[in-house]
Amino acid sequence: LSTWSAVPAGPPDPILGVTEAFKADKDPRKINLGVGAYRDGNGKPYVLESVKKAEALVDASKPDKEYLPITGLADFNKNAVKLAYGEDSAPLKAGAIAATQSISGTGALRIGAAFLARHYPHSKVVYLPNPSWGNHTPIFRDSGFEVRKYSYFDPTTIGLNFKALKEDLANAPEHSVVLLHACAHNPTGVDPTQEQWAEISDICKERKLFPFFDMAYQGFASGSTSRDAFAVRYFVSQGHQISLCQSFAKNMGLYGERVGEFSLVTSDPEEKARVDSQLKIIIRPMYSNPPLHGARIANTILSTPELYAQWESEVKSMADRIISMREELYNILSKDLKTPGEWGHIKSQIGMFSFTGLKKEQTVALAQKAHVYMTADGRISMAGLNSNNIGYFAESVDGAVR
Ligand SMILES: Cc1[nH+]cc(COP(=O)(O)O)c(CN[C@@H](CCC(=O)O)C(=O)O)c1O
Repeated sequence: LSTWSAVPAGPPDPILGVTEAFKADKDPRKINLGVGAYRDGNGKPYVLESVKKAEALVDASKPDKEYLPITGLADFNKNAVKLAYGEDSAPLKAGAIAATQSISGTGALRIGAAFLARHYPHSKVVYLPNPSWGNHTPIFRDSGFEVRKYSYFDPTTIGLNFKALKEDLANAPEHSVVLLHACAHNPTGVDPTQEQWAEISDICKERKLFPFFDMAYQGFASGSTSRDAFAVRYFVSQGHQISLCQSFAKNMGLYGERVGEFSLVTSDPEEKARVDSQLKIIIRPMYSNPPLHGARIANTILSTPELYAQWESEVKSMADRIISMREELYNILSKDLKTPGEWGHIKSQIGMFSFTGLKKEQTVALAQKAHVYMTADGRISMAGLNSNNIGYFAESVDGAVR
């Protein structure tokens, strides 16, 4: 009897499994709208010009391959935190933000969940928005948290169920951890307004909730890195000691380089030093220290003014291309094809994804009959659309809903 005879076959990942099915499809019309990875107007993965220039500078410096410290490239940590919190952030100026490089956004979430599981002095309950990014649940569950949900999406309005959201947070036990998508909510593309963020901040204060931000799309939502960081900076300005997960996968197109940052606002430099020491104790047995290359590229962009400026304009052009795809898809469905149903949400949603409202069986039919791939919840990565395939996609959706 084999040692592993009791190991069951597990299900494919709801998001990354879509790419596998897409790759297996041989039909030339196939379209992959599953994974949230930017594609250019020709449907190709896009390496930013600023990234190419930064990489050339890194290579030209002939760097060695020595281990990074456990918390990664120190200058990257400094610059990533400055990008998120802003130069005039009070805890930043006070030297009170504990921070570590992470293996992209997922790694930041895992470090954060593990740190809180060990050091958060209250019950280990986390509230995720309903729905949320599929990987949030296993990350927190595998870190020892009880995972609960707070209302977020309203299927009837295909928008934010703000009333229910406020009720759920107001009824959450004191000191619960609340995961907040800082911008470009995944999978719905529905974000609170700045006024609504202010109300959420007040409830978190009243209930002593711990704000755990996931900012995987800074710059990618609105095209402005500062506007997309509004919620994070507002909460910090209101005195919340937040934790923050950053990803440079999408806004710098560094997907496979795995570049991210985890940070946590403390009360002063002495407390930051204690927290940093415990972050190292968690990371060392997890993966010891992070990869060099991506962090060097990202830091070169963040610390070289002309590259930073070029990067910001490239992020804006990616965001703008997605916004133009939203408008075009809305026009084809509502004006040209007059597809049954309401499609305004395709335009009003923000960031990489559109929550189409298509039902699971319709997404299956679209994959099998039209070779159009998306996640089973009807989420599409808008970046997968371009002028060559948007017409075929819209006709396929029209066929699926009639
Ligand atoms: C909200 C959110 N948080 C964290 C991450 C982690 O990304 P990374 O920095 O690469 O570890 C992602 C990626 N989610 C998109 C990419 C594929 C994936 O699921 O992973 C997605 O939802 O398609 C998110 O959408």
